[in-house]
Amino acid sequence: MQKRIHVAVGIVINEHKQVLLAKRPEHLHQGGKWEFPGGKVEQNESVTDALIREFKEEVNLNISSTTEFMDISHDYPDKHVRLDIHLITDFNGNASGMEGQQVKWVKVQSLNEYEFPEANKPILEKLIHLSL
Ligand SMILES: Nc1nc2c([nH]c(=O)n2[C@H]2C[C@H](O)[C@@H](COP(=O)(O)OP(=O)(O)OP(=O)(O)O)O2)c(=O)[nH]1
Ligand SMILES: [Mg+2]
Repeated sequence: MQKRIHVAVGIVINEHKQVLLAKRPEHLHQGGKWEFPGGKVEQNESVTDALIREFKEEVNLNISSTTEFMDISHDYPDKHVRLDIHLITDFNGNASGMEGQQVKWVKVQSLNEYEFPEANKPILEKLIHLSL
């Protein structure tokens, strides 16, 4: 049995009710798809700590607090993940792809125009029904 990878996923929402997406580099697992920024939670790190670290590293945003939104376990053929999804409404800085990846602010109601990893389906449904 494969070990489940604990991933912190951040949905940051700006004052225009847009959320930040980043494009996963082609060579990575689920490459070429759009994602919410985030990454693996390290040992002795909280999900919030992981998001603070990953948001700075990946998209150059400073965040300080998060709130729980959803918890999804999903088995890809090649990887088992647990997505610990948090919302972020307090942030500063201008989002930019620090690893050369495309980043984009997208209206919640337009999220269905983007291709996400399979595990993200319930996230999109919940966001769309919140009608932010
Ligand atoms: N960040 C993020 N990961 C997602 C989403 N949906 C989804 O299935 N995943 C999966 C893809 C990957 O298997 C895993 C995230 O791992 P990752 O490789 O990006 O982790 P990381 O940023 O810590 O990267 P690294 O240190 O391994 O380079 O979670 C999502 O919306 N955002
Ligand atoms: Mg990542």
